[in-house]
Amino acid sequence: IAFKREPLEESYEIGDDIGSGHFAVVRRALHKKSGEAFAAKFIRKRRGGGRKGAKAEDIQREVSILRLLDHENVIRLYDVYETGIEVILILELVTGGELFDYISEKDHLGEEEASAFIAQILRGVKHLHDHNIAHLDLKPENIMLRNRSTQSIKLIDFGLAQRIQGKEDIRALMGTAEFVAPEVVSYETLSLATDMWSVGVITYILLSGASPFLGDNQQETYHNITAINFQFDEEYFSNTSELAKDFIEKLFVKMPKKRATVDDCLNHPWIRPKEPLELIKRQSAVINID
Ligand SMILES: Nc1cc2c(nn1)-c1ccccc1CC2
Repeated sequence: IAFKREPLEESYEIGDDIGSGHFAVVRRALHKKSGEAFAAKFIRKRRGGGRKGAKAEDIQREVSILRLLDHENVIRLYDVYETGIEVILILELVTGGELFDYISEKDHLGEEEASAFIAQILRGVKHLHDHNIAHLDLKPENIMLRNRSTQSIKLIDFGLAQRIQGKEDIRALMGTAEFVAPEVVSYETLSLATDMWSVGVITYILLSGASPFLGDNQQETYHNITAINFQFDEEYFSNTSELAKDFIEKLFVKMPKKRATVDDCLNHPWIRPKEPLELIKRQSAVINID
């Protein structure tokens, strides 16, 4: 896929830094003609045999995956530019900041709010999984709030995302230690289920502010993951519902094939849209009549 070679500055005014990722820096970008604001993600190209910078095939993969996706909970890609040293993705601008910062400010969320966020994340993940795409780096830093007022989120940073066709075996030690599934730690086949483990970790953190498998060092964290060594600390989970704990337990399953899928999660009673109370009252009212 050929990227635009014309100078980016002709069409966009580049503004201040709004984030960063693998070999990438993201800046606000104002489209001169339309006056619309975007996010410009500058990805450093690997040059020669060096180690710095992203491999051309990895950049190509991120672009082709983003071009495939079209969902309100997934960051949109509008255009791609290229220079000698970098590739620039023109992305949808989200201004609510990272979910990570939102949690840090509040320490942890109430179940209603946590469930609403997780439902949004699951809808975005379902869009990826329905296209056989695994994100493979789901964590609060890669979940942006559309804006501060609503719980609308956007999944970002598809730098590690992979198409899971089923034939080729995808194994790679990647992602951020405290969020990766056992199969990542033991270098076994990765799948869509790998993302579902991470959804469990994110849910646990939203509800408690604590990270379920984090140890004092990466070794200890990896051991906790492969041993599924976690507990619902009374200190954080004393007034968390059994439903919420059940939701998390169905994701912290070692065997990827036995782990809850994104559809299982969307149908889980902790997530499924609650029957509006007036509907239940009306039903009970009907029952009382006869
Ligand atoms: N690694 C990252 C990091 C970020 C983004 N993308 N990739 C991003 C995308 C759209 C709007 C804003 C951002 C900032 C953070």
